[in-house]
Amino acid sequence: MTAQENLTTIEPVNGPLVGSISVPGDKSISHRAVLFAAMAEGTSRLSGVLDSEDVRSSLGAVSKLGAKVNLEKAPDGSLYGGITGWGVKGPSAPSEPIDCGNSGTTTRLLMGILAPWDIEVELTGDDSLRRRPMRRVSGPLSRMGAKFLPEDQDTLPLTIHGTRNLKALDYDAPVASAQVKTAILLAGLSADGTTRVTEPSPSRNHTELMLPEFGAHTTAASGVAEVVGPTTLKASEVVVPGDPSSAAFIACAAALIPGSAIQIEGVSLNPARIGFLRTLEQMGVDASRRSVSSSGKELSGIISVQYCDKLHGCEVPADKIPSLVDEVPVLALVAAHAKGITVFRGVDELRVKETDRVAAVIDGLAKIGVDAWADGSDLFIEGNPDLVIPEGVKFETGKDHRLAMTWALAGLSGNCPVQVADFESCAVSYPAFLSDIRSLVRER
Ligand SMILES: O=C(O)C1=C[C@@H](OP(=O)(O)O)[C@@H](O)[C@H](O)C1
Ligand SMILES: C=C(OP(=O)(O)O)C(=O)O
Repeated sequence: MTAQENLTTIEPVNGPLVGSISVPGDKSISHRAVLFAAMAEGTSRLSGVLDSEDVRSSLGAVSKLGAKVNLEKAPDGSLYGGITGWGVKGPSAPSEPIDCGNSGTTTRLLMGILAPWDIEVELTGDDSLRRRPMRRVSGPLSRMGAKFLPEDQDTLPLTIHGTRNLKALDYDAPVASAQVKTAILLAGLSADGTTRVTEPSPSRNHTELMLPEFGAHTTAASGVAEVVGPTTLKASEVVVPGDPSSAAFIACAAALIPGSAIQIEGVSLNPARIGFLRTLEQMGVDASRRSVSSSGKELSGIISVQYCDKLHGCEVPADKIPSLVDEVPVLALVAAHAKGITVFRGVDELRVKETDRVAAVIDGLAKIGVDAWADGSDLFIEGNPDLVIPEGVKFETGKDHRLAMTWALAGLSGNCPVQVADFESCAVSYPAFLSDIRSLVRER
């Protein structure tokens, strides 16, 4: 660590987590609500939209492309209001590059959104985003007729030259990625005929659930999604439920902090997103869920989790990873406290997130004396139910929000303070993470 590094000290909580909480709006659904509203003809009404840096990247991008954004802050911290889309007239060419910040979702979905329009748009992002692979999206979109410059470059900055003559595509995706799938389907809305994406295992399906609400013809079965074009989206209404990926941090905190019993209300219970609950159950945690409502086709409800004093290791098969892909780091921390070995199979995709999250988990756990290792595509963690965190631990995060929250939780649930570098990056997805956890503490 150098002197200029930005370290936050995180103290252990001094009591169990007790009571109910709502987590902020789902990031994936918020991005889609903003982007689909921007593409649509008319004014869409949105509520419960996550106010975080990543969603602000999508809002900034659609404003630059000509959508009219009129969102306000609600008392609960979410955003609500109207977005008037560009509809049939299409996006306008921005005078400067669009900065997608830290957000892979903004970038990849925009590539599909811009592919059918005869304009040039340069997309760029922060240091982390400029290292992430984009050919997985530019490749299939090029087959549909769009051009990306520099040709064959995998990373941002990239300039997209769209075309009004996009061809429909039947695409066999090599990886399960909702961002790749969505980019192709969004481009396919403007192509003549059926565009189909087949995935090796099903990724999150928010796009397939939301597009029909905006008037698109979509069909979806497990691992296959189709749209029929050409079509123009029509304005709609979206109520964004709470984010299960944020809820996972609260749930894991409750599982680790003695005496805890919490409920998380109004959270998305989309089965493609709550794999972490199954994994916690497999580790011995008393975790349950109850559906109470739906917004469009998205289910939401209440998650309940209790402290577990007999955590044990488990095996997560590769085909379940998409349902908990962003939760692996925090589940790895729970596994570090469990008896025996936990294995996450097929986690290669984690290596191309905001950081290489496989390497980051192995390095971070080593700092607290826990053995973790990768073997091929699998991640192993040898847990220790009597884990004692050594004094003076400093966790690196590479400004990755999921790591910032994971290592903060190591301190919150541990025996002594820890330091977390660039903790503020939690604002990418969950700005109120620390205050939400602290609001649940029942002081001894
Ligand atoms: O489509 C989405 O909203 C997302 C899909 C996932 O990425 P991949 O599509 O790369 O798996 C996930 O990791 C990301 O946080 C959000
Ligand atoms: C990987 C993530 O997001 P994105 O790909 O949108 O940057 C995440 O939120 O953990």
